[in-house]
Amino acid sequence: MVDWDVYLVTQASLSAGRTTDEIVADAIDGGVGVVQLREKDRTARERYELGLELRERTREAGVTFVVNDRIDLAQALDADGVHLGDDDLPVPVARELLGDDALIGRSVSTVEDAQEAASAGADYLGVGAVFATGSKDDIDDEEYAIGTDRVAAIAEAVDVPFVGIGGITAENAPEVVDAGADGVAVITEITRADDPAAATEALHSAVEQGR
Ligand SMILES: Cc1ncc(COP(=O)(O)OP(=O)(O)O)c(N)n1
Ligand SMILES: Cc1ncsc1CCOP(=O)(O)O
Ligand SMILES: [Mg+2]
Repeated sequence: MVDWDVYLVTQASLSAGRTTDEIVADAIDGGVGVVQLREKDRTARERYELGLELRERTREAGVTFVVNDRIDLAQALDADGVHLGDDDLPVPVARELLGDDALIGRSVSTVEDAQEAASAGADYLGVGAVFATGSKDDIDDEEYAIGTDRVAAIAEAVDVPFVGIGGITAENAPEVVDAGADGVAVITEITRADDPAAATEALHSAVEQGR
């Protein structure tokens, strides 16, 4: 069983000088359910080295560990799964390579994409960007924010679990969950927080509030 409530996507370059290992340790203290190794600006070798630490930490804590984009890295790190976007290998290929037990996530922003990803065998979806975000280079504009009405439409259309992502804070998280998301995925609400453990706890409370 995966705890979708609070899903941390790592990015050291957005972590106010702290290492991703420190942020993840704090998020685990705060009760994070899923950790995704992202670190877009790192080499495969650097992600692998960091991933070894995160795999150990998450395994000890019973937290789900997912690798962004790279199926090979997910395999090398014995991760619980992989998160795939439009530029990554298709879900059925990932399933073939990782097997039935792997957790395969897919990014979507429309009802049609969500239905297609679910039909292709995705175990969960990352739906967004829900709100404007400066954390992803290719979607830093207000016009790409899908809003909570789209979240609600996707909740109506598919049965697979999904997390909202993009510009989510403890303040707006209840709205995202109320619209039908199973949890919230964040980078900066945790990585930029003065106290990442407290920020994780606050997101937990916000998710509960939205239910
Ligand atoms: C949980 C979750 N949802 C969406 C994304 C975005 O994935 P993608 O569109 O492939 O973009 P990158 O993160 O790879 O830049 C995600 N990473 N996690
Ligand atoms: C990786 C990603 N995918 C869609 S929005 C986003 C960035 C989320 O970052 P933040 O939580 O800081 O808005
Ligand atoms: Mg990707």
